[in-house]
Amino acid sequence: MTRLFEPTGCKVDLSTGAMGNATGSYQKRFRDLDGLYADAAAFEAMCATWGERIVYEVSEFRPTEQSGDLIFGVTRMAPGKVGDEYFMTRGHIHKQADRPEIYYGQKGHGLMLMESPEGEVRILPVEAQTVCYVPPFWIHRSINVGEDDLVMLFCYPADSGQDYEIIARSGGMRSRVVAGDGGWKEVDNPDWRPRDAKLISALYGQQSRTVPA
Ligand SMILES: O=P(O)(O)OC[C@H]1O[C@H](O)[C@H](O)[C@@H](O)[C@@H]1O
Ligand SMILES: [Fe+2]
Repeated sequence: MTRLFEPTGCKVDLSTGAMGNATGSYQKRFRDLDGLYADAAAFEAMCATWGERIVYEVSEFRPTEQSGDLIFGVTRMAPGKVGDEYFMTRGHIHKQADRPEIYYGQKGHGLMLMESPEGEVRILPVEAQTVCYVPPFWIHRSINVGEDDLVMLFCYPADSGQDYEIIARSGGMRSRVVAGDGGWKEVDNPDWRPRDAKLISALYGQQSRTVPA
């Protein structure tokens, strides 16, 4: 028999980036992000003052993890840089890689850095009143390129899951976002290694990809 879930409204507090009625939340401290940034020495040096500080936090509403349902929530990211590289989330691909995600910027200036299994890179802005669609199969990571908190809402299929290893296995994402003249710029990550054909086809599962000529 079908049991109805109780409809729920969640108020977003823009000053704290918290979402009311959340069913869960987690916080990432600076020291949790060891290995993410290109400049390991700068990371090490910042640990003394930044180590215990919260650099991003997520409050979410997870009604169920059943297919057809949705998980949504709010991420707040602090501004900052490690060396010249802007603060970012760990980034992931969905464990069920064909699951998409929507982000809606609420406050601040962010970017969504996306990478396809084959290594194509796309960068889209995430700022107030901007919707960012992350299609199925794209690895995604948020970056705060502003001087204030970045607050954004996200929503994705409840059975997506997250795979955080895919980025580490390739030596990081293919591009890094660093401070440039008067703004941000994208630079190549020299440590990046392409994924092999076997892993790529495993990600696409039974589907085959049509790459436009
Ligand atoms: O999960 P991370 O890559 O650390 O990113 C932090 C959060 O970013 C977004 O808001 C995602 O939708 C969340 O599911 C994710 O947990
Ligand atoms: Fe995601």
